[in-house]
Amino acid sequence: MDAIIMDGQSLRAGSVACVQNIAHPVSLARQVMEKTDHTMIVGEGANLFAKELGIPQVPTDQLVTDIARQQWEEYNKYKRAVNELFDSQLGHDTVGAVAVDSEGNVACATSTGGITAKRVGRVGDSPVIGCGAYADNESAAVSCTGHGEAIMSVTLARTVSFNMEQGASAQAAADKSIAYMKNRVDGTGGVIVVSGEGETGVSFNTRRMPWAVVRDGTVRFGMNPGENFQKECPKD
Ligand SMILES: NC(=O)C[C@H](N)C(=O)O
Repeated sequence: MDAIIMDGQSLRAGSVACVQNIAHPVSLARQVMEKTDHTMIVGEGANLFAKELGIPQVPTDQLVTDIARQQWEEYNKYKRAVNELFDSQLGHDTVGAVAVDSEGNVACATSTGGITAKRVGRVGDSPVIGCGAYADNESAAVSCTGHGEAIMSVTLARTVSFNMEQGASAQAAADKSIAYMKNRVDGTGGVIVVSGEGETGVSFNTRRMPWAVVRDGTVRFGMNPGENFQKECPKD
């Protein structure tokens, strides 16, 4: 599993990659950011760091869902998984979040199990700063999902924030960056964005991407292209 967290005020980030049997890799990534002098710790080193912090190991069967196991048995070739899974109705397992506070501080986090049938040791975009996530108070916080190799080729999260530095709105920057990835490397994926002013953007060229924006007690959400539902957040 791979995860990253980034603080847009200090530009500090923490990430872990190829970490095994940890329930919440993004919490371990946060510890990398807050408790070490490093940005990224991988593999055995990440597990050793977790042990040092007293974070318990979770047995593999508690982390692998039946659906994930079925997909793994069916999509035994990585290329097939990339070509078909992102274009299917099935969910993929990356989770991303972006946030802004009342003072305009932005932050982001991304966590993933990667892509079905990846090689042992393969690291995708998610834990790589500027690829699977980026946060800078001077532009925006961005979290990405999709084909990691394509996302890394175009440093997708940083491309969104760069487009905002050039004056694009959060939505325009998100759309432009996804289109750029499609045109340059035929990549599929999606991004969520929030600026320091609280402007949001959501864009994807996969068949679906579940997303939600919570603001002032209201949640907007969607999953299929063009969807934008709205309802009040539950009070408790
Ligand atoms: N579903 C995903 O977003 C996968 C992730 N971007 C990776 O390539 O590892």
